[in-house]
Amino acid sequence: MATDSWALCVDEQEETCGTKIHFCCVSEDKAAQSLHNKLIRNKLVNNSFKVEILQRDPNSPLYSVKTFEELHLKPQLLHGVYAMGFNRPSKIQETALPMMLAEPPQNLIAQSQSGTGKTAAFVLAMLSNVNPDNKWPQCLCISPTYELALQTGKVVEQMGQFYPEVKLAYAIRANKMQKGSKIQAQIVIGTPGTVLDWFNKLRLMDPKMIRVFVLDEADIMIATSGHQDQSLRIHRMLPKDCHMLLFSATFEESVWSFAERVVPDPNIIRLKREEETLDNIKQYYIFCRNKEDKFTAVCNLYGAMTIAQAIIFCHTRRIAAWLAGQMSKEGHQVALLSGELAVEQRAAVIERFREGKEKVLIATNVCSRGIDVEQVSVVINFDLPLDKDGNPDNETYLHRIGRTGRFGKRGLAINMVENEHSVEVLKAIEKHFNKMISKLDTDDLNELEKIAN
Ligand SMILES: Nc1ncnc2c1ncn2[C@@H]1O[C@H](COP(=O)(O)OP(=O)(O)OP(=O)(O)O)[C@@H](O)[C@H]1O
Repeated sequence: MATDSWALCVDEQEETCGTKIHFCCVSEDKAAQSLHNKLIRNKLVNNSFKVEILQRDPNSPLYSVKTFEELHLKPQLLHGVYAMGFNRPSKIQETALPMMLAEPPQNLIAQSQSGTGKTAAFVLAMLSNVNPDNKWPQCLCISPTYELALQTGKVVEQMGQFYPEVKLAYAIRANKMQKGSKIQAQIVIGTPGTVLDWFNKLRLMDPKMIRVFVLDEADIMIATSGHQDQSLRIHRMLPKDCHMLLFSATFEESVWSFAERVVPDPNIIRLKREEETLDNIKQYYIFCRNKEDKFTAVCNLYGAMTIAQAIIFCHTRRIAAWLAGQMSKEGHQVALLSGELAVEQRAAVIERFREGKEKVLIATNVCSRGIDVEQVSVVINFDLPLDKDGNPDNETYLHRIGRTGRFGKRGLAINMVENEHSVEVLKAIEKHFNKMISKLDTDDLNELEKIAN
């Protein structure tokens, strides 16, 4: 039985399978999603971005750097940055780092999608701002879950590998501490509840000595019950002149009002991803009678053209597992991204697929968010994406097959429709994007092959 909420969603999907409408799960676990993103990513996301900067004082000059040298980092830290393989600052780091390292430091609210270099940026700011001679916590970073806290800690350890005088402590439940002992580490990373305990109940550290406060993953933090209040309580205990930094992958109204309460007089940086479009995508549909028929159509496609790598989206775990079995029997190397897998296992499946160890990735929708589809030019919608009410889910459709339109990268999307409802869904998607979805014609196969490889 699935234990995490993400996997439970897929189970729910399973149960609704066979009813007239297949429901698509929306209540995915944000923290698990974020962890998943971190685990599968080992480099910056490869998109183009537009940067929006709102300065607290619009008259002060805006510095942005193109190299890490320009930041005048401590040599040990510069060494650490290069040892991590970073050659130059990422887009968000170009402006965020000079603000965070300025004298006096400037408060910052930064929003950009996962994988754009936020964690690396604030870790560098924390490491730059501690005094290793002082044996008490000076920088505090709070994260929504202990797994996320550990991931941030790993970055501190890597970046600070040549700065061993700086120590790190994890304020997480598993780290049992005796009342009255004193934390000597200069950097503390933890979850809000345990941080509060360390301040109040156990008195392991003094909030008034904190000089840099980082609130990471603010959107997940406020979506987690109790964390918003706890974060605000921590915030109230800190010195008024504490340097406040808040990061978030998304920025809906609730995050914004929370951010304004936590970060006074902020500079704001937002990185907007270049819009995905369907401009370079050839979209087709194939009409089938049932899932067996769809499977035959997939086999026919593979028989008629060479497909380097494809992702096939199914609506339920049951169909995905069935299709994976059928395709394996046909001799395909198939990876299955299924809801019952733990986050780490999902990350491993995606990583193997990325490395080309499997040629076909079959995924249900709930498992697919972390997949960087840009590397794969063929996407097959074995089932069309539906929202929880069974209506066409245009956003997911775009997410599955969209491209950011750079380098003229082309893509191929093949949609399987099997009944009146799915034909209606297809028509609605076609209308929404105002882009034709043509019936697949075998005459097109030569052209398709060029796109697919
Ligand atoms: N300047 C850089 N040059 C090259 N790689 C970088 C740079 N900054 C960060 N990275 C790498 O890019 C990946 C994403 O960075 P980071 O984790 O800091 O992003 P993020 O925005 O915090 O995303 P997430 O919230 O998912 O962790 C990591 O593997 C990190 O090591």
